[in-house]
Amino acid sequence: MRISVAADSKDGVAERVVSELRRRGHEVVTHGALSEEERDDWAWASELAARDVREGRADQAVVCCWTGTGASIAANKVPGIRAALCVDAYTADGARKWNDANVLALSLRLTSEVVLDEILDAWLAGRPSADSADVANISHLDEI
Ligand SMILES: O=C(CO)[C@H](O)[C@H](O)COP(=O)(O)O
Repeated sequence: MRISVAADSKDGVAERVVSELRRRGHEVVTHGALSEEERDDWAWASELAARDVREGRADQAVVCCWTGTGASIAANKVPGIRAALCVDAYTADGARKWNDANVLALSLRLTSEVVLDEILDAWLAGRPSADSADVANISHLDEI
């Protein structure tokens, strides 16, 4: 997959997201502090990664900031984006299964390297549920 990664600081966890995704064979594009773009604040960096997904330059994105909240809020402002702030593998699995999330938001403060690897395992293996209630919920997001 092609995955866009954004962060507002060149934190070790953010750098590990990039290296882990590449190690797993994904093509990675970077934004914000990870690419030394002029504007690396969370709202700008996260928007660029979300737009990569929206406009077909990436299949998915990972957006990071200290709490993860700002990065997820910014990504969710882009139409068609379903960004989920995930703190563990269970949440990441549910985000893919029940929410068909296309953007993973991470807290650089909370996410240890071990938990990050578990989150990425769950996120990358996850598939959207075909259950009619789940499909209806996702469809309704576009109607809201
Ligand atoms: O978590 C965040 C936003 O939700 C930011 O990472 C946090 O506000 C720190 O930003 P800055 O380093 O620019 O002060």
